[in-house]
Parts: sequence; C-alpha cells; structure tokens
Amino acid sequence: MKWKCLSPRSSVAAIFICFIPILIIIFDLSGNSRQGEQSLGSPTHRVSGSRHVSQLTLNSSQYPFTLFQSRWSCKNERAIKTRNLDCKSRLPDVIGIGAKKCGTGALEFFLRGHPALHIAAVVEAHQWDWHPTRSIEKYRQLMPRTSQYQLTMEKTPAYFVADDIPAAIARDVSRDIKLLLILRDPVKRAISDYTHVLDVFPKMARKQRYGTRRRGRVPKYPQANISYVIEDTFETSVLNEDGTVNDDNAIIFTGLYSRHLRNWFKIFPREQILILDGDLFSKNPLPQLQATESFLGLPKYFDATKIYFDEAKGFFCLAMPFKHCMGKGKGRKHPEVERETFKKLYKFYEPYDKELEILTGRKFSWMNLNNDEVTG
Ligand SMILES: Nc1ncnc2c1ncn2[C@@H]1O[C@H](COP(=O)(O)OS(=O)(=O)O)[C@@H](OP(=O)(O)O)[C@H]1O
Repeated sequence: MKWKCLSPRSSVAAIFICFIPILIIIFDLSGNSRQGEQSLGSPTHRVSGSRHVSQLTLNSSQYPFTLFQSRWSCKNERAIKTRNLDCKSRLPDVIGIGAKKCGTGALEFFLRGHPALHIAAVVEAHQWDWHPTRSIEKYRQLMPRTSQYQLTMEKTPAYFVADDIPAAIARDVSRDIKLLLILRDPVKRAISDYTHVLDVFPKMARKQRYGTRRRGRVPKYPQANISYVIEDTFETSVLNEDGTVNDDNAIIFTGLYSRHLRNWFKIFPREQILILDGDLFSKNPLPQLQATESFLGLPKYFDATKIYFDEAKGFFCLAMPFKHCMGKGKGRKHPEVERETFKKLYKFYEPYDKELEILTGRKFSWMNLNNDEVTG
C-alpha cells in the first residue's frame, strides 16, 4: 500500500490503526493500564510481616512478562507512586540453600521469571560461609528492591552442608523463612561437581588443590578436613588408594544429604523446607515450579506456555519474555566413569539415602533405579 494512493481521511485512519498498539504498549509500561491487571483481593496468605503476595491473581498469559511485571515491580517509578509500592531492599523471605550441582541454578533461572519473586542479582551471597563477619545490613543491601507484593530470594548452595548455618539464618534473618532445597542422585551430583571444578579452575590451580586453597575462605566448613580434592581423573579424586570412598573430599561429602538435612530439621520446622527432586526437575520442571509457587504462597504464574524443551540444549528453557536457555556452564558433558566406581559410590551412599527416605518420608526418583539403569 502506497501512502500517496490514500485519501487524506484514509491516511489518518491508517496512522491511527498503526499507532494504537504502540500507544497501548507505552501506556501499559507506564503502569497505568487497568486492562488485564492483577486483581487485588483480600489477603489470603501472608508470607512474612506485611507481605501479601498471594493477593494477586495473575492473568499473565496474554502479556509478555516484561510488560506484565512492570505494573507492580519497583522498576517502574510511576507504578511505585500510583500503586503505593513500598519499595526497599529487604532480607530474603526465601533462601535457596542447595544442594550444589543439583539444579539450584535451573530452579533460580525459572523462578526469576515469576513476577512476584525477585531474586538477588548477586550470583551467590555466601553470607554465612565466606563472609561470616559481614554485617546483616550489608547482606540486606545486596538484595533487590521489592514491593510489598513481591518476595525476595537469595540462593547459595554451599549453605546446605555447613552445620552452623541453619542457626545463623534463623538468628540473622528469620525463624519463619522459607527454604528451598533441591537434591539429585548423589553419584551424578559428584560427577557434575568434579566436571564443574575441572572446567572452572585452570590446571595449575587444581594442582595446588582447589580445596586446600579454598579451605581458608570457608572457615566454618563443618569438618576441618573437608575440602575439594581434584586429581586427574574422577576415580582418583573420589577413591582413596586402598579403594575406599574418600568422604573427606567435598565432592563426596556434599552428597551425604541426610547428614546435612538433620541439621536443618533441628532448627526449622519441616513445613518450612521444600525439598525438590533435581533429577525430575531437569526432565520436566513444571510440576515442581508449580509446587514451589504453592509452597511460597505465590500467585500462579507457571504453566506450559512459560517453558519449552530445547532440543539443542537438551534441557527445558524459558519461553518468556523470549526463548532462552541457561548458559554453557550448565548441562556440561560429563567424563566417562568406570562401572566399578559407580557401583562403589552407590553402595557408599545407600545408607544415607535410606536415612533420607526415613527423614523425609519420601522416595526420591534416583532411589527407585538400580545401578544398571543409572550407569547405562
Ligand atoms: N533446565 C536446565 N538447564 C541446564 N541445566 C539444568 C537444567 N535443569 C537441571 N539442570 C542441571 O543443573 C546442574 C547444575 O546444578 P546447579 O545449578 O545446582 O550448579 S551450581 O551448584 O549452581 O554450580 C547441571 O549439571 P551438569 O549437567 O553437570 O552441568 C544440570 O544437569
């Protein structure tokens, strides 16, 4: 269609038609649009203090997430005024406590999509393991500004294995805090951890023994002798010379889930800790994302339109606001591990898994598999 072919009246109509959607978007971004807005009903659940996140009924499917989020997040100065948003950095309502290499990053990646949850931009705060002398005020300042309609979250997977951290969180943050824990087949977790350290630390650093170097930075690590020991192969890293499993190596120690969980259950009521199954989560995150929403009292946001399976990545990815997957550091190719080593490790973890089953009253997906299924 050429403009010069149009009559003046048609041109005005065409301009109007073209610009209306743009105006709607601009208006929407300003936080003033009422169309499709979350309805603010009476509070049904208060997570902590004056927060009332589940009042909001999300009707997000028609809207790209970024537009949708702007209506009541602290990123929109105008919305702050028009909606009386009480925006400030707050101590977390939710902490992702681990376990390392079990899918904590993927859980965080998807949860970042939820408009009523704001996760600290700092990758991991490490408040009670690496920075035990940092003030809680400084820790609070690491948190994003959230409104009264959002929850604040932080995740540091290293917290899970440290004996004194549950009490420290109860003391410094809140006894009512909600905790997210994701666990995975401990043998696969160990291989993933080994692969991670090999990838992240150059050979020279590994030669000096990553763990020994790090020990100084982790003064409150639960047992003095626990550190990462990375040798040239997975086998020589996790097995002692006599062939027994080296549980002083953090690669193995982290997978003693029942041992670590007992410490958390001493301090926090069980209802405050949601335990997710990382192996199921990587196959299909949706049911557990929805369970997390319910656990946190968040409005329902996750459904099949928010995620998709990416064939190239081999994992689920976020579909909104645009299709994107986690980075190269997640979903690495693992080294070949000898069958005998697999067997030894499963045998080693068996009593801990049994205890985990008793502690939680649950059988996790990897507990149903026999060695052949897992290694094959
Ligand atoms: N959707 C999706 N995309 C990519 N990766 C996924 C996903 N879901 C689960 N996983 C698994 O998460 C493993 C990494 O775990 P963490 O994020 O807990 O690692 S870390 O402790 O934060 O370093 C990572 O382990 P590796 O495969 O060893 O890299 C993945 O298996």
